[in-house]
Amino acid sequence: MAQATGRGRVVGNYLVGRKIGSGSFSIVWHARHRVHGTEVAIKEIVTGRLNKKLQDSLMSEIFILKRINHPNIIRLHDIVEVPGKIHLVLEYCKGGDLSMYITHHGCVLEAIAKHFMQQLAVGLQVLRDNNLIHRDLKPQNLLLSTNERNAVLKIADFGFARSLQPWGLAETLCGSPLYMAPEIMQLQKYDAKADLWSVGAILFQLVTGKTPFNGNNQIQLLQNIVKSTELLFPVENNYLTADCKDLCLKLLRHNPAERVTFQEFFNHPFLSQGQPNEPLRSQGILGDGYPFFESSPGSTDESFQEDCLPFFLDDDSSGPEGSPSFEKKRSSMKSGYGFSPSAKDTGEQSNPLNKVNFTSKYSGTRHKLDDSSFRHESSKVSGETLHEPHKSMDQRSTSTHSRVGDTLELNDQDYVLVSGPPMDVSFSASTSKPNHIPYKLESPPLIPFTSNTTSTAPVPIVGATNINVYHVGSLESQTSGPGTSPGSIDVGDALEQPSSHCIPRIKSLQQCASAITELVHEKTEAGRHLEAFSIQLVILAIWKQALHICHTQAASAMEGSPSQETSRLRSSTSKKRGTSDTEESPEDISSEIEREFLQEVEHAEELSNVIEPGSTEMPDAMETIFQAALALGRRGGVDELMGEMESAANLYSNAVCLLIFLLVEAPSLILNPPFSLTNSDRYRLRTYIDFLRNRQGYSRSQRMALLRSKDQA
Ligand SMILES: Nc1ncnc2c1ncn2[C@@H]1O[C@H](COP(=O)(O)OP(=O)(O)OP(=O)(O)O)[C@@H](O)[C@H]1O
Repeated sequence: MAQATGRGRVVGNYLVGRKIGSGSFSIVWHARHRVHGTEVAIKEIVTGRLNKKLQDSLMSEIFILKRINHPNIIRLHDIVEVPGKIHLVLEYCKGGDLSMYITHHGCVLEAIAKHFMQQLAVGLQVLRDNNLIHRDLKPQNLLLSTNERNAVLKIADFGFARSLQPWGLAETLCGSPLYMAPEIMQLQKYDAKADLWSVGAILFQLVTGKTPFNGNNQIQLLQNIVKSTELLFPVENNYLTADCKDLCLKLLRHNPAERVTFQEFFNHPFLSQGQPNEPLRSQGILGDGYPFFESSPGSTDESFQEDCLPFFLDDDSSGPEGSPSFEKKRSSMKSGYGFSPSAKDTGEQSNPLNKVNFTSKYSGTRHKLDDSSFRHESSKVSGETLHEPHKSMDQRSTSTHSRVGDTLELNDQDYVLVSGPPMDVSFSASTSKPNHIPYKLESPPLIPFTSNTTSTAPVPIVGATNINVYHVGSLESQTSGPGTSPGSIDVGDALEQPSSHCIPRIKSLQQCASAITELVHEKTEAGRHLEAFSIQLVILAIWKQALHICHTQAASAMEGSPSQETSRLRSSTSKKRGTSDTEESPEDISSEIEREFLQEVEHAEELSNVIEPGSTEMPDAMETIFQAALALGRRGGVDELMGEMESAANLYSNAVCLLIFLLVEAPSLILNPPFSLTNSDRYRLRTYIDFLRNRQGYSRSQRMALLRSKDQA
């Protein structure tokens, strides 16, 4: 029990002394055992903002660490909890952290770098054996037992450090994560190999005194990484050995698939002691010789293989998208809306100690679509919810309870992105076109979706050639109808898929976000905070998607072969700068989206604070959005009947916007559980959209006619 004493604070059995350092969520104190005088470091973490379940998760992970007793892993002696705080009683490292060492020494001799790298490799091996992935390796997280050159290096701050930083993305976006793997920066899916990039950056800095890539912010840094075709060592470091350079090069490969594997890293000649090609393990550096308190049963050589990683790897690479295995795997993923699971979370699958369930599922709530205004004359599709009776939607209904804070908390965890099929589409909410449904409603058209088509994965943005372009030409003609703004592509042109072009796609996402934001406000005002929150998470997923597009665009723009769109953007930006319709540069757009995203994160946080923690079932946001669209349509119908044509047209337009979101954008967002639509769902959505747009067009034309007759009178 921590308590304040007259002369100094006491935490558990420790007398707290001076402050050693501080992190984003912690203060680290020097302390001594009251009886033995043993020095320790006490890391004080304010947990007030963490909900109970997250705290449990933190504790469970801490307990894993507590069981690891290894010289290259910071020892966790004890945990002292007081209300609102957790104190981690850690082994004290009087050498401080590696960043201090580097600051003090500048670049170090290769022999010293090798010494640190060997220890880091051993520590990483221990983590792997215990199903842990670090994800935040940086010199500040590598502590040294002493100030001497032969100091023992200890890895500190494991996965729980990430779970303590639910808003770390904000920091990431604002700061410059010098040691972060590019796949993480690009919000792509990543695996344990991301740690190896960080190792490469640390090694490079040790031997050269500089980080391999720099930038004032994440985007700049990423651009610098992506545009670099070869790793450049400062000329003054020409003396570096081939082995050292080779290891840096292999660790700092942009493409994780080309990056050295753990096994190769462990076996690299630079790490070998004396006998070049002898693996570390056989030298007794790995595994043997150190008293592991607890070692996972899988810590055999096989477990070193990349394809046997205990972490969540390229989940969907194991089978074609849309294949049963793919669907199964995707639906077993755990995370919050819009956020793919973290390595930590997915590690739960193989990590028996990590029992905390972060699952957030859609609820199984069913609503009846009972408004006749949605029954198309010949349609037989009304009278159902968006879900009914489709299994793909039903899969989202589970009895698992989730708590909002958990869902929200997960938003800064790993990002799983795979390529999918883009298509040109954007929509103009003001567009109205005559209705015609050329296919027979009684028999929904068999849509030739490729397996990709139903993917929940974000789509590649520009220049993707592996696209199975699919046009739903039958739904609406390719011609623009009255009210279509110039340059906008009507929804009917390519109804099913999000645009493959950066700017239209972002605009489309912005429109969706703004329509859904209104819904959040409505729900909030109605006191339906949980619903508002669940929808807010969808908004976060939308912005996250937009961010990903910007980052991908920025990266592709730096790859030496700017896409047509980038060139178009650039030329149009330079030509039009100063004019009212100047297109923003990708960088401007990017910053704007980052701002929006952060604002929405804050809003989500505010909402989560209003919600009482408890085992409340998370409402199904997609169902809520669907029902809201239907309600808008119904209100439009009432207004139309009442002769309120302008209002009717607006309501129809808003309803269309939400339905298009469900049809076009939602399936490509990173949502968990994944959101997918069956062909029948799509057919039904298209029918409603078509119907609503027909009514919208009609209302508009009536309104125009009324205005004209007033003018004439
Ligand atoms: N066991 C320890 N012994 C000695 N110094 C420590 C110990 N743990 C942490 N420190 C010092 O305290 C500093 C802050 O540590 P902490 O883990 O709280 O934050 P961080 O990892 O540096 O930052 P963040 O958590 O924001 O990533 C460290 O950089 C290190 O210098």
